[in-house]
Amino acid sequence: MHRLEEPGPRPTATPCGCVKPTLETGNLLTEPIGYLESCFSVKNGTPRQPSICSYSRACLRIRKSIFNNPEHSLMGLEQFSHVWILFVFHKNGHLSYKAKVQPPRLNGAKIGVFSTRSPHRPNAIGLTLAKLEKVEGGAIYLSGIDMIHGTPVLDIKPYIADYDSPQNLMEPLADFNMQNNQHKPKTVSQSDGKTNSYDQQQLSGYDAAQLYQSTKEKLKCCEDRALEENDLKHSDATEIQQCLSRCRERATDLGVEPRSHQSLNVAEEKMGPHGLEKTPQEEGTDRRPRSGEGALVVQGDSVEMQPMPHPCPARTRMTDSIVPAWVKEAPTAPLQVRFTPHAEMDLQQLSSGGTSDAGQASFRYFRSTEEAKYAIEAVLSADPRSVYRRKLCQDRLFYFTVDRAHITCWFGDGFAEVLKIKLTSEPVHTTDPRDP
Ligand SMILES: C[S@@+](CC[C@H](N)C(=O)[O-])C[C@H]1O[C@@H](n2cnc3c(N)ncnc32)[C@H](O)[C@@H]1O
Repeated sequence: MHRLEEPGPRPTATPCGCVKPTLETGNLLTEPIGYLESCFSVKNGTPRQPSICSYSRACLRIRKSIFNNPEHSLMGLEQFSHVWILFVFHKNGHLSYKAKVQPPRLNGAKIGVFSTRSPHRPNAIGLTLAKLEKVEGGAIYLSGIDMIHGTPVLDIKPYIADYDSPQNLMEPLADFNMQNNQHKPKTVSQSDGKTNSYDQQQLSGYDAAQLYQSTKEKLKCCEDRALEENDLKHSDATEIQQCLSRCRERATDLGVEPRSHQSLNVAEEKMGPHGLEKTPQEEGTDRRPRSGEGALVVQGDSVEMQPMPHPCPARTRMTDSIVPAWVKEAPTAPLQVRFTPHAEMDLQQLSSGGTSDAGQASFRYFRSTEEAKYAIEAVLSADPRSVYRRKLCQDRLFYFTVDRAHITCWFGDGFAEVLKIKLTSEPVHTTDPRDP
């Protein structure tokens, strides 16, 4: 591979030795496009990933100093269900970073920083996939976020499953065999189409786009299963068709029917367990359709045997994402969350605005008591404590703030108990102090 010459600091260094920002060397001077208004005011209790709590909401107003007419920059974004948010971990407290870090999921063990989502990295840049609730003028409203209030946002990009999710990519088979037979790490947990892969987990909330995506994957899974159970004979097409129409019915029930123009090639490749292609040895025979052999193609409601093009150019398969087991397997099981009767009462009071500063709407981000309760449960169930706290300060009370609720809780064996919920003394600021 062609190696880029290291652009040493000299060409960009000022006489005092500082590094001048230049685009070509990658010393970019960033300018936040806005500062996030988030339901989380401090790091403590903020979800570690966006998938943890779908009711965690935020708003981002594009600064007028970036675009005179911020709404112009958001034109068309409302057509997307999810967006990538690139931001600065501005509350890291320091700029230092280490090559190895201790992610909470490894329970104190170390791993390379680039194998993690640690905030402490050479460039303190975070990446979150959030659900786009709405676009209003020069502002976007998000949910399923893991950033704190005031987070400087550098960029917004639309999430496009076809580009951003390996499940939607097609890969040439020759390379795939090489990669999987020779370079696959031993301890991996593979997405098998039945469990949610990380890519799916990133998608927060339960909306049509997500259902569509997962249904599409179920269809694919169904196809794979159908292929394993059938010997690609034309006579088995009926069975496959039945299986697919069951999946389709399910998709229709969910209101997420695949686009009509989509045709699903069900016989392009036969997959082994976990979606990996079976080797001829495992298989006894190479079951890939040979040139001239047909392929079962779903067109609308019918399955037809269609001849493969000569020679078959599409020796491709859908790729799966692979993540190490430690990412998927939390060190502890999800915690049970319970509320004391006192905390339940606090929550009701807070939701109805019946607190000391009565009349003021208590929640700014949550739309109901149920949402607030769900969010608290989601945060606690994922055990937001640091490894240090989990191991050495088990008995200490844990505090966190979400929306305008300040929560006091404690952790026991396998559970978290909410003891008290009160209105935060600090109102959640909603304006960008840096904008004129
Ligand atoms: C593990 S990071 C992951 C962020 C992002 N999803 C990513 O992968 O880059 C999420 C944690 O960063 C912390 N955090 C969120 N916003 C922050 C900010 N602006 N500055 C520093 N830390 C922040 C919170 O403690 C949160 O739990």
